[in-house]
Amino acid sequence: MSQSLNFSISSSRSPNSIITSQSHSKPYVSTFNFRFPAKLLRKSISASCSGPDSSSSSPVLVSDNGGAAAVASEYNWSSSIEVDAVTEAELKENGFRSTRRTKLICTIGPATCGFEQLEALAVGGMNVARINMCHGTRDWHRMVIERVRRLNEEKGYAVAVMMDTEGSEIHMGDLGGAPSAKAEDGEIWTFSVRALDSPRPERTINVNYDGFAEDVKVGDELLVDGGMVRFEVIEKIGPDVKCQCTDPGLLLPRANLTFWRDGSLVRERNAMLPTISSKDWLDIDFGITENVDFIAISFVKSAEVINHLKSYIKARSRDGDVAVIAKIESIDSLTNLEEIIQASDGVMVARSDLGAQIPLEQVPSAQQRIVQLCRELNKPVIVASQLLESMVEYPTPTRAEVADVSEAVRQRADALMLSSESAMGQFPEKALTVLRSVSLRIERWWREEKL
Ligand SMILES: Nc1ncnc2c1ncn2[C@@H]1O[C@H](COP(=O)(O)OP(=O)(O)OP(=O)(O)O)[C@@H](O)[C@H]1O
Ligand SMILES: CC(=O)C(=O)O
Repeated sequence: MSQSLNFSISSSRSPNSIITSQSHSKPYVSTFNFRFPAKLLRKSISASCSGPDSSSSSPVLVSDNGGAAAVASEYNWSSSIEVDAVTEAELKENGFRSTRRTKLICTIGPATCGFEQLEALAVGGMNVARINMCHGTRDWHRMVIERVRRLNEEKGYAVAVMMDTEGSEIHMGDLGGAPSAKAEDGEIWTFSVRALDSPRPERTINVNYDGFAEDVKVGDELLVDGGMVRFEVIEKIGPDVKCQCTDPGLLLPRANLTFWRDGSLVRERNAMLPTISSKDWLDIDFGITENVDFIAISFVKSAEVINHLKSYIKARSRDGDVAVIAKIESIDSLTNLEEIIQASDGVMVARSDLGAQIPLEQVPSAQQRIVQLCRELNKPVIVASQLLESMVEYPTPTRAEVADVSEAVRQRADALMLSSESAMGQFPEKALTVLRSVSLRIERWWREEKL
């Protein structure tokens, strides 16, 4: 197999990173590449080694298709490459053979938004900081973006920023400032579309979708976060829907809601909501103004919306280089998968919401199919959600979680993403260390096995 070290070959453009798709002749070697701005590339390292299983002794800088040589020659970098601080450390430690191919994305939240916390993640190998517009204010997100940029400028990192849109999913409101609420078996909770007084009445949850009370029927099953907590609808009173908890669990702010009738997901008016809501458009304008590197679009249904967004960005962004990531998390996105991947700059296997729309046992095969298709179409793919969920509370992952991370790397996912683990978990740095060490181990295994 050919070399797949994903070094970042700089263009002079700023801000700091974009996806570059590469035309590979073989499947399984597509990359999630970042171009770092020249100002971030402080270190120059001699590139006098060859790929791990290449018989050639000539330098192999970046890709598998010879594109790197062309880039290197364009920039007159035939014998050296420049890398950011973390890559330099990896090179010094392990040499070219162990430089990590799998990129790591961390969702930034209350647990990680401080400058020192962001720096700790950068040191730990974070390649992309993700901000989710579902949560927090634009001022909060701007502050995070500014800190990431400052980190890059002052400390020599090359962390990109990904902005994730809220999308038109049905979700709960926040919990009046509480980080979570416990729903116990048999309890009656009210899900309401009316504006709630403050303080929020006990066991009452706001729902963002105006048609909710009309669309649900008594007897429907209401799933929070794809089944982490379950309720049965027992009564409708105007805008209020009374539900009895049948599977207890923890309710998190703005958790996804789906409702099921006779064992099938209800997809009526709620399925007609636009992919990009009016709030999303304002967030997209914000992302363009802030010059984020990636915009991830939630609940994509078809290629059309991606094409439209790309034209919109091109017309508005300074250098038209905000990459668009399509999140695959709905039945519609699976139906139109190939056209969506073709239209996008990359995709995300958003397993959390996907698992709320298809039976859980189908999520692994859906992931395999999406990753494989991305490999064949040379598009970067991110595997996201619950990779190390237990590390929200505990410092050590379960064996099953390590196996899940390993499988995503083995499938040749280009990037892995932390969600709650880094946004609100107690051990964000440890979770990142696990992703990094497992990625490196599996990558080494490929080379040794020559897969
Ligand atoms: N900016 C933020 N402010 C406060 N809490 C946040 C923020 N970002 C994330 N969180 C917390 O971390 C959790 C995980 O965040 P994340 O954005 O990955 O997942 P999510 O809310 O399920 O949305 P999505 O389905 O789009 O991934 C959230 O449920 C929320 O509790
Ligand atoms: C990441 C995300 O949005 C999901 O898994 O649903």
